[in-house]
Amino acid sequence: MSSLEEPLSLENFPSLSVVGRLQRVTSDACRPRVDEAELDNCMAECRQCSSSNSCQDIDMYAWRRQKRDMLFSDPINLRRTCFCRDRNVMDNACHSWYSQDRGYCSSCNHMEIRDIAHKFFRGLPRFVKIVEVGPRDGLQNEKTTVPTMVKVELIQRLAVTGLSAVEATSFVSPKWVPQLADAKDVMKAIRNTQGARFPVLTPNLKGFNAAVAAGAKEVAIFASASEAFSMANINCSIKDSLARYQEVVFAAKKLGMPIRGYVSCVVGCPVEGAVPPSKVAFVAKELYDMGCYEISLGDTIGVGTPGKRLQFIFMIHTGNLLPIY
Ligand SMILES: CC(C)(COP(=O)([O-])OP(=O)([O-])OC[C@H]1O[C@@H](n2cnc3c(N)ncnc32)[C@H](O)[C@@H]1OP(=O)([O-])[O-])[C@@H](O)C(=O)NCCC(=O)NCCSC(=O)C[C@@](C)(O)CC(=O)[O-]
Repeated sequence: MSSLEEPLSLENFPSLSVVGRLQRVTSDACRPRVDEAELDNCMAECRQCSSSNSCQDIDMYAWRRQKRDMLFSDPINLRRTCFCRDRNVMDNACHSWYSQDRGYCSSCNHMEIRDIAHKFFRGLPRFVKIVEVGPRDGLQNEKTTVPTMVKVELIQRLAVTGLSAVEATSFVSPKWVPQLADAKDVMKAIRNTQGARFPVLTPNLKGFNAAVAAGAKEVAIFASASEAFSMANINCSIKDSLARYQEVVFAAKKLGMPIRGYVSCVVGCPVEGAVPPSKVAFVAKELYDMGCYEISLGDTIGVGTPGKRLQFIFMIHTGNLLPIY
């Protein structure tokens, strides 16, 4: 971790009315229980309920039998109904419900949630691609510089594990990242390594040209959703970085080279705090429109949760920006 990547506590994230609801139903507290025994326990809990929101036993059991098939084929429904203590759930509108930790989730419209959830899950990719970034992202933060041959061996070993992409190094200023000052030598040494692609980071045209000269076949450009992080990381504003990357993409396209795009700080920034999902969506779209074939959304300081991620993924998704990593 660099000094920019200190953990950060984020309390107040901007909420999107619709996505906020998705977040609530997918939070850890509302995890679905998909096995029958657990569903029974869950319903038993409903039966014993003595709060003002308690449900009536008979109604609940009759309803459960009728709806069982639907529940098991619909995780969102299952999630909601399992923890329900309010018989209003039997209508198509849920006014309130208890989550497992007995906190209320706010009112929502059943059909609306289901519709959003279906749209969202239908859009998810059918496979997960792993881009291993250890040789670059991991080693750039090492206090002592790892010898070139050790880096090369690491990359080669990773390549035989079956990974399809191993980010090998970056062609950035050695003044900024001395740990990767041997980028050219690393690329030369892995030139004939088979089995994976070896993208490299390029912050500007200078880095791009050096990468091409060293034999790189794929490059990655990296912008930030946080203005402060952009300044600290690449010494320019987001706007200027996008202009720089436009040049890199232009040069890469001329050579028919694939370009990946990164967006850093998609959830939080160590300097600015919470980063609005709209900003993430903006930068991601810019990179995508430039010609990046995929966009990696980086939770640089590790403050994301599945619910928080849903916010910007949803925004980007609704803007038809795919694929997302
Ligand atoms: C962007 C710059 C270069 C601007 O750095 P700068 O100092 O503003 O640039 P400059 O144009 O004024 O150049 C300063 C010196 O660097 C040289 N230089 C300029 N460019 C290059 C280059 N490509 N390769 C080699 N040298 C270069 C340039 O020639 C000059 O040398 P001098 O004349 O002083 O001898 C600098 O800020 C930099 O290299 N930053 C890189 C920072 C970095 O690598 N951060 C880590 C990667 S990002 C990351 O980890 C996040 C990510 C991707 O993983 C996603 C996530 O998890 O969030």
